[in-house]
Amino acid sequence: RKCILTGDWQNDLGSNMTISAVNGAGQFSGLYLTAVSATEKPILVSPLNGSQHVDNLEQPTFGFTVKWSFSDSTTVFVGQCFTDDHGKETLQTMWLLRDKAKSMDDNWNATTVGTNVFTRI
Ligand SMILES: O=C(O)CCCC[C@@H]1SC[C@H]2[C@@H]1NC(=O)N2C(=O)OCc1ccccc1
Repeated sequence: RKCILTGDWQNDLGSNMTISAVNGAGQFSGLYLTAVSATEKPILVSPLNGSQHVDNLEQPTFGFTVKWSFSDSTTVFVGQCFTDDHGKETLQTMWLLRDKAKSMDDNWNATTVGTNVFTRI
């Protein structure tokens, strides 16, 4: 089953993501509204940019980067779009959240890894 990422998605945390049109090269942009944050600052919508495989739209892999607009950190997501027999799509992803370390001495402790499942809203 074919999967193009354009549209609205929600993950198991309740974070929402809107992906714009995917161009011929597979590139896309969008917006990410996280449900959680490590910072005390108010959460704001943040821009994302990424690309998916479009040469073969059968369960394509993709990646995208979120540059958080309310903190100094960045998250990269990588994953694959799976479609079940009923046509229901899920994005199975893993992410790396990079916080801004105060110094090189804190570099070891600045990256968090996790998994994430998105479904269409
Ligand atoms: O704090 C900052 O500096 C900026 C904001 C960082 C938000 C992070 S990025 C990975 C994680 C958090 N939001 C989100 O949707 N995540 C995610 O997808 O986690 C998936 C998940 C689902 C259930 C349980 C735990 C994690």
